[in-house]
Amino acid sequence: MNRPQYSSAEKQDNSRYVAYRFYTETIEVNRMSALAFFEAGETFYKGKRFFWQNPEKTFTLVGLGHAHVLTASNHQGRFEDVKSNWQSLCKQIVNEEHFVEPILFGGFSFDPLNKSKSIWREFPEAYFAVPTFQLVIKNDRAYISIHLITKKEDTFPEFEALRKERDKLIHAAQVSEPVAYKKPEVTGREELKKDSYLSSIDKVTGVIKAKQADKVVIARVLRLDFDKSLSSSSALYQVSKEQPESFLFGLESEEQFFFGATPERLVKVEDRQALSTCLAGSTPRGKTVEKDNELGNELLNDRKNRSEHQYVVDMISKVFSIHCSEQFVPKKPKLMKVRDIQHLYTPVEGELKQGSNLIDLVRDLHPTPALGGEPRQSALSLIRQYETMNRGFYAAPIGWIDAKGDGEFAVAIRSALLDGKEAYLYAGGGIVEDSTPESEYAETWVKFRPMLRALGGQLSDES
Ligand SMILES: C=C(O[C@@H]1C=C(C(=O)O)C=C[C@H]1O)C(=O)O
Ligand SMILES: [Mg+2]
Repeated sequence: MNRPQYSSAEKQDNSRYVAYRFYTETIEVNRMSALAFFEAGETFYKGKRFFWQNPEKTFTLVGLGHAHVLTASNHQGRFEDVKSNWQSLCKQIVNEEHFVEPILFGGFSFDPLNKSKSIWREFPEAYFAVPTFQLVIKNDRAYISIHLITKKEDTFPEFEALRKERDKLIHAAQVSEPVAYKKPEVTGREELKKDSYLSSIDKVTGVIKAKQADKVVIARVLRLDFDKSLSSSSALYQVSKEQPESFLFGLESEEQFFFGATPERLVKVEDRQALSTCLAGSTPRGKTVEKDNELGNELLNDRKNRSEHQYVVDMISKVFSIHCSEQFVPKKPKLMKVRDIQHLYTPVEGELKQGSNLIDLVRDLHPTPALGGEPRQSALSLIRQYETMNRGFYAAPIGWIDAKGDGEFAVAIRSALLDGKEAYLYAGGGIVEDSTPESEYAETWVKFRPMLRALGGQLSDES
């Protein structure tokens, strides 16, 4: 193999990354299972892996190892920090000729100002990584890149070692016996603070009736216990089998693993075209086609669900009007039907203005009223006051951005945090004036289903 190409012109800027240089090399490989590649990193990169697949299945991304980590703990500048640190790092890329861009993957916490006790000990307020080994499967072709970000002058020996390691990983992913995944044994299940959750719905509807807010999203958490520690690859394998129409994501941080199958796009940017999805308002799937259509039509015409939805459309359109020169918003929602649930859905499209980028949109969109509420600040303080947990990365942006500025973020719902022999599952719903604790509680069970099905622990009497 050749040496990585070194560019002669060293780049300088004033960022604190000035001392780093960013070496990359990409090869095309035979199409391989992305999960097998993730699994191949089990021994040496556990705790430093991620997985992503879009619902269209046209883009799959796996990262093994950390070439560089970007984190932030202060709430004010966390989006700006990630944006500017990534931009500075990209300016230091030595091998300019890459046909696959280096990618930064990670997420933000939902609300850094929420001071409730948190089980998310390994997840700072922003947590992103450039992987050492990056697998991209795009348009049916598979590419593996090595990333080395270093201050050292002589990178040749290190790069050679990484090439050997890459070849081992490819070999393992292609020829190892597929691991036989079994659902772990669930030994316990607890709805944490169920009563406080139910009474919080009452309190919040009261606050809304008193006109202190229009909509507030309230969520709750369900804990499952297992007889042994759960493996990240097996959890991903189960969701990928069972939730084919959603974004699949997984993010390891040391021994904690956050994963999920979300239908909700926060925002995607490709060649400066931006796309967001308003998703709010829910009803279950029907057992027959007729029942399913009946439920869908009721949802399309239901006053309470339409109002939950409209707050999201108005807010996302407003943010798009700031960052986009042209925007397109359909007048009425459609239905998005996923395996367990149907939602009201409105896509919003626009063309990015000069000077705006993907992270600006993520910063201004998060949280939309689909997961926060309206008005945003009142909703956030009501969530801090009434919600019975700390959301961590649940309901927050998770996704990727490349060196060109293309990328996509989803809203991390229908998700769970694995922590040793425990899993914490999250679900919530938009509370408006005419919400009731009973129907919101029922809606959360439907939203827990993707994770319950993946992990086990679903009781047969749950509708
Ligand atoms: C809060 C969740 O989902 C959100 C709330 C919805 C609702 O209340 O109708 C619908 C889709 C999501 O925007 C969740 O899945 O936990
Ligand atoms: Mg709802």
